[in-house]
Amino acid sequence: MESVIIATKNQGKAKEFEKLFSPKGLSVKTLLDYPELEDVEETGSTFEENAVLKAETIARELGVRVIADDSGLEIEALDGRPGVYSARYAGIEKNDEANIDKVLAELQNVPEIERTARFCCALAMAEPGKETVTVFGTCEGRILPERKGTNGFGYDPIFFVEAEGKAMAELSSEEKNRISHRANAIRKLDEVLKERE
Ligand SMILES: O=P(O)(O)OP(=O)(O)OP(=O)(O)OC[C@H]1O[C@@H](n2cnc3c(O)ncnc32)[C@H](O)[C@@H]1O
Ligand SMILES: [Mg+2]
Repeated sequence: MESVIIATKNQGKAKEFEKLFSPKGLSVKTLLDYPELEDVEETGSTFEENAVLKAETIARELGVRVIADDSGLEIEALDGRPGVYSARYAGIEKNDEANIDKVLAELQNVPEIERTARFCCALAMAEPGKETVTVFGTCEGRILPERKGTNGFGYDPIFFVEAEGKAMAELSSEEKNRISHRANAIRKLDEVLKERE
């Protein structure tokens, strides 16, 4: 099977990419398969910038085509925070539980109607000698007052998906992969790549 490299160390993302790419006949490799590579610092101020940084750095190092995902949660009542800082919102890098606790505390006195939020996903596809492609996908919802459901990863337990009437963490992986910001970004990537052919 042909494989595609995703420049991520996030297991939750990796699992989703595996399921999203297998119908296309593509198997997925991640940075967990390349432990010798150093972490790429996410110094960009937008999801797109960070996705491009990750994809281009790893593509240069490996000399092959690489896709990177930079994603996160934008909460309207918090002026778009945690945004690009989603993975390190509570200070400690990649502590999902602490990140959720911080968001819930900050929104404690914010009524349901003002808790609107969106998941964002920027994908960058980089290949040595070719122009990098970037796409962006979103998923609209609102922040629940407490955790619900055990599926998915990251902020999924506190994200209510308006279109499904359920928390993201209550959706099966098949359901999430139909409506998620990541699925929407991949659909756009397919379109762009078709146009480029
Ligand atoms: O950079 P890589 O290695 O890909 O892994 P990461 O976990 O650091 O990923 P990001 O820098 O893109 O940060 C994304 C943050 O947003 C959260 N996030 C992204 N997609 C999500 C999803 O589908 N559901 C819930 N949380 C998500 C995730 O838990 C992180 O806290
Ligand atoms: Mg990261």
